[in-house]
Amino acid sequence: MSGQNSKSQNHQDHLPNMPAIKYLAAKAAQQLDKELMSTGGFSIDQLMELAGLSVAAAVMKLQPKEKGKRILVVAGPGNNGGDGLVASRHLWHFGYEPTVFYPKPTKGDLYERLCVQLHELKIPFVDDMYPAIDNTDHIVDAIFGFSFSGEIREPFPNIISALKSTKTPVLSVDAPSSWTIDNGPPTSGPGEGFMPNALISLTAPKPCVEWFQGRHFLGGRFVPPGIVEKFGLVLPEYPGAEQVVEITGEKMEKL
Ligand SMILES: NC(=O)C1=CN([C@@H]2O[C@H](COP(=O)(O)OP(=O)(O)OC[C@H]3O[C@@H](n4cnc5c(N)ncnc54)[C@H](O)[C@@H]3O)[C@@H](O)[C@H]2O)[C@@H](O)CC1
Ligand SMILES: [K+]
Repeated sequence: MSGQNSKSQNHQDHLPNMPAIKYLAAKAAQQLDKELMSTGGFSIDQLMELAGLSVAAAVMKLQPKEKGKRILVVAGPGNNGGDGLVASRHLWHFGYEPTVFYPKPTKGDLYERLCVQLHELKIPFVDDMYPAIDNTDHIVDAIFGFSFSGEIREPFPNIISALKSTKTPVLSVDAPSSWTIDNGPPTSGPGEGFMPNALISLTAPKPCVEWFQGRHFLGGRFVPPGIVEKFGLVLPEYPGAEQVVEITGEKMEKL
């Protein structure tokens, strides 16, 4: 049971009767990921496909095509980047014009196949943030997710700075890249002051959302009840067949 121990400082507390959504700390998120792929019976491809689909669905809500179809997807070296690659493919099928910046491509069958799929669709890959960042209508930050830690290593410091200073809206996938998953925004370095316009948490919000100001979606609609119960998750209901649900007023608190 949840929602009774309401010492959360979250100011969105105008829905007092709803159970509080629980944050999923970085370590628990990694454990949950493993659990989905062991006892849960999922493969990483399946999870990434659904995660990427929900990212594309969030873009659709934030950036209706009539307001501009150009989406720059910045993909990092891990699975967060993989979500971005999958989202690029779905965005193309939704009628958007994605461009991918993938500065540190990861070797391995999964990532290589995702890139082949994008090349087949003739989705352009660019070698630099510039000038792509000035020629897009929306940016997807799929650089780092729940396994990010420490100082930002090359080539990402300048990329994070560019995301911070652009006037183009940014949607971050799972966490604003460079933020510490459990402790929020950095107080120095390129990520200091980076506040994306929107965030899509995958599976469950991470503790860093406490510092986030902007539109917040939840995606990754694949968690079976046994794992929800085991990890003590409290999640909002997804309407109908939607792949994302917007979190607008629910309380959130630590597990
Ligand atoms: N169960 C889930 O919630 C799922 C999560 N997925 C995604 O997977 C993400 C986690 O993926 P991973 O565990 O691969 O990790 P991440 O994608 O969060 O990042 C790991 C990569 O970033 C690099 N990195 C970490 N810290 C760095 C630093 N300070 N400077 C430079 N590089 C750094 C690592 O070397 C590694 O290549 C989630 O955030 C989510 O986006 C989905 O793909 C599948 C399902
Ligand atoms: K991210």
